[in-house]
Amino acid sequence: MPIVLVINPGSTSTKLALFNDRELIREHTIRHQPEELSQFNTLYEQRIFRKKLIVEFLQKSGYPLDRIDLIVGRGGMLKPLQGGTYYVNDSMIEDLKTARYGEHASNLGAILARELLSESGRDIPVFIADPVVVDEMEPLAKYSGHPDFKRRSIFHALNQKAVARQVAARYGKRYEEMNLVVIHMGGGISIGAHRKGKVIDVNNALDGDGPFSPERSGTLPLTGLIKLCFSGTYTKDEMKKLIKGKGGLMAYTGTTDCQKVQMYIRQGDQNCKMAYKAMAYQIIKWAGKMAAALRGEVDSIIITGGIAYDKNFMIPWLTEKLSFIAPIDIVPGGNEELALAMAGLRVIEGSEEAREYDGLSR
Ligand SMILES: Nc1ncnc2c1ncn2[C@@H]1O[C@H](COP(=O)(O)OP(=O)(O)O)[C@@H](O)[C@H]1O
Ligand SMILES: CCCC(=O)OP(=O)(O)O
Repeated sequence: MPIVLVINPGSTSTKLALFNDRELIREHTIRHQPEELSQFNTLYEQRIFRKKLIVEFLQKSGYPLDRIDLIVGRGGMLKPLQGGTYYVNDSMIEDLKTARYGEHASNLGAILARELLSESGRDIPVFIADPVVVDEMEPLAKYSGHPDFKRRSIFHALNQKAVARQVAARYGKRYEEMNLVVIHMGGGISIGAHRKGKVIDVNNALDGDGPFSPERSGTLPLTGLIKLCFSGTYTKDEMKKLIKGKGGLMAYTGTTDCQKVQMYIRQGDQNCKMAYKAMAYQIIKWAGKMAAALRGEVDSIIITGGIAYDKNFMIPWLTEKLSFIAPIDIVPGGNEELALAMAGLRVIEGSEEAREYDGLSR
């Protein structure tokens, strides 16, 4: 049975898992404090720090690199792609290293997998699957409001699709038979309209589009943003950090950790309570938009991601307010690690063909 290592770098965490075929041997979520990651100038520089944690995890689990038969990493900011499993190749590594299509922690999935492969000195398969750039958006949904700007499909594609399949099975149906609104709440938040197996519309979780999240601003008033850009107060990089990394809950409460936010609320912090509640309010509004994109024909609203563990957030502020649209199914955390392992296993078993990434072709 093949031993599979899954590497899932997120903006606030590194999630690792080991599988013996489809059976989970061990999983581990390492949560990163913003100070820990902000010591690195670029995301690429974080790889040595995160790689050390992976090697420690493997050693503690009794599965050093020479026992691993397959590595599957989370897929990052590549050119817009069809869903599926992709070989980690030189063209992909080049685009991720140079952040040609943008920076996000998921870029490290392929990079870390490739570096571990070369350190192992072995020739084992290395893949990514359903990267954050999976693009199934309808042409109408691509309009922004000005021809110089196009809306982009950047979201938790892997987990949204994995939990959508899981919930469809609960209803005794196939994913391709259902209309779903999927809400993923992690360091970033994405809300997708899934029509019969295709994500026809979704907010860009990385770029000023959607609700604010633990570390991102979401949609901002444009005139205020332009004013700030030209105020001389911030450099371009600082402005970028203000909307991604230091926006959202981080800006309002000083932390990206919702468990800490709940602790502050229990201690009586009204400012934290209002900010956390406002995040829920924005999520509801975006879920409503996606329900409208599905013309109100919604079979289920699925809520997933780390924040879905927080019952004090979920019940009074989200599910009670959303239940008028459709039944609600909750998949706390998500299913990303198993989805990645299965994607790699399908390829080595021969039931799916992996695709080659070519950054140059359009
Ligand atoms: N049990 C929990 N209760 C409340 N919030 C939680 C819980 N577990 C995780 N979270 C929150 O979920 C967020 C991270 O979600 P996650 O999906 O793991 O993020 P990412 O993969 O984007 O790094 C953090 O704000 C974290 O505090
Ligand atoms: C890039 C979209 C996915 C995303 O926001 O992931 P995290 O929540 O892990 O940052």
